[in-house]
Amino acid sequence: MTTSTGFDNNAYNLPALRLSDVPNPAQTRVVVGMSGGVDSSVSAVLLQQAGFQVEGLFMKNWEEDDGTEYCTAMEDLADAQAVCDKIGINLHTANFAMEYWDRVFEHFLAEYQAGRTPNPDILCNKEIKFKAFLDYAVTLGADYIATGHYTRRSVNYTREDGLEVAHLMRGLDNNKDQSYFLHAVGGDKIAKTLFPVGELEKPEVRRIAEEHDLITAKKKDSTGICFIGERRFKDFLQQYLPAKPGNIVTDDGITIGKHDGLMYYTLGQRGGIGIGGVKDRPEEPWFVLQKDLSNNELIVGQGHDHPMLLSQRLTAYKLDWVERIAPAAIFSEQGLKCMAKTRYRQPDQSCTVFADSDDGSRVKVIFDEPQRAVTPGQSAVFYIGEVCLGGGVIESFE
Ligand SMILES: Nc1ncnc2c1ncn2[C@@H]1O[C@H](COP(=O)(O)OP(=O)(O)OP(=O)(O)O)[C@@H](O)[C@H]1O
Repeated sequence: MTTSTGFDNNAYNLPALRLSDVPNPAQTRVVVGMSGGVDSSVSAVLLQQAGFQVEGLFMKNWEEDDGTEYCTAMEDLADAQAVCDKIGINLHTANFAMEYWDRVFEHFLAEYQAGRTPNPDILCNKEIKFKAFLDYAVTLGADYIATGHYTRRSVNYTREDGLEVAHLMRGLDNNKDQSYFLHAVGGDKIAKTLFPVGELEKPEVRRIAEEHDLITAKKKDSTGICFIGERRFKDFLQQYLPAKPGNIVTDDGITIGKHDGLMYYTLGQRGGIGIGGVKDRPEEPWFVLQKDLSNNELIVGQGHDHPMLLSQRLTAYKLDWVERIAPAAIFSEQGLKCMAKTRYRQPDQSCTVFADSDDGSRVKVIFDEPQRAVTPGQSAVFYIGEVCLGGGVIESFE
């Protein structure tokens, strides 16, 4: 990572790339990630309508252990195949289960074990969808890949060192914007990707699917962890990590119950703490305030905005800047004034970012307003206007 960027604020105003801006669609091969969901189905239709040579690729990245209730992959593949048959495109399949395990899942477990709350979908996008998938698509002759993410990208531009990159931009549908999950994907990869539904609102996407009589038109949006899906989280995690029960202790040091393992709890969490009424305490909800790893204690308190849950500064590490170069302003005395989200769906928060390492791979962030439940392991993601600059993993807060 170098810091000698000539990048200035004007560069954040590059226009979004539309499908109609791509030259020679008839000579351009696009491989779409077909998940068996409505967004990728409509992406394929839009690419086809724009005149591209379109092919689909379904990935299977998780091997079912029991092949029973959670096994939706076969159903998703069948839906992806049905959509491809309907619109007349070829569907390839690939299995990246080994890559997913090595590059995403092991890290996910290690983070839980260290008391943090990781976001595997971010790593999955970086390591699988925009690496393993992209590399494979290139072997199929792809000029671009496409996904059904609700994000946009700018036109390409050339960095000082000659690398062709594009900005990652928020999806037009504010409710669905997925740029938070894609912030760790490099701009060189974004430059090779098309996001056909990024310019649309979700109801419009469903309307297009219905108009084309696609089997996925009414399919419900996927939830749960990428590729692993929706499971009873506690049972799932227990298969891989030993649970270590311990005490639940109040913020003033009184033991009031037992927890079944710190990894099952998230800072700021209200439900599921398993504490009923506590003697001499008001009948108010309890919230997780801290995980004390060294004593294996879960520290709880009352009040949604308990002072232990509020912080105005954080440190983030493993920064991934979309441009692959840290913005010069983070090295200046004034820092970089921008917007941030410390979790998906959080409204933008105004902040200033300062480099905390020579290469900008670690930063300190100072928010204008105190933030609730900043959670180590989750990501802080930075924006200027429509452009997502990148982000890093939250290490600590104060
Ligand atoms: N198993 C898969 N095989 C190929 N591509 C996939 C797969 N899962 C996800 N993708 C790609 O990543 C995009 C975003 O995936 P995500 O899991 O967020 O689904 P989504 O937003 O519900 O989209 P969709 O409605 O297409 O499932 C998908 O639209 C698709 O292009």
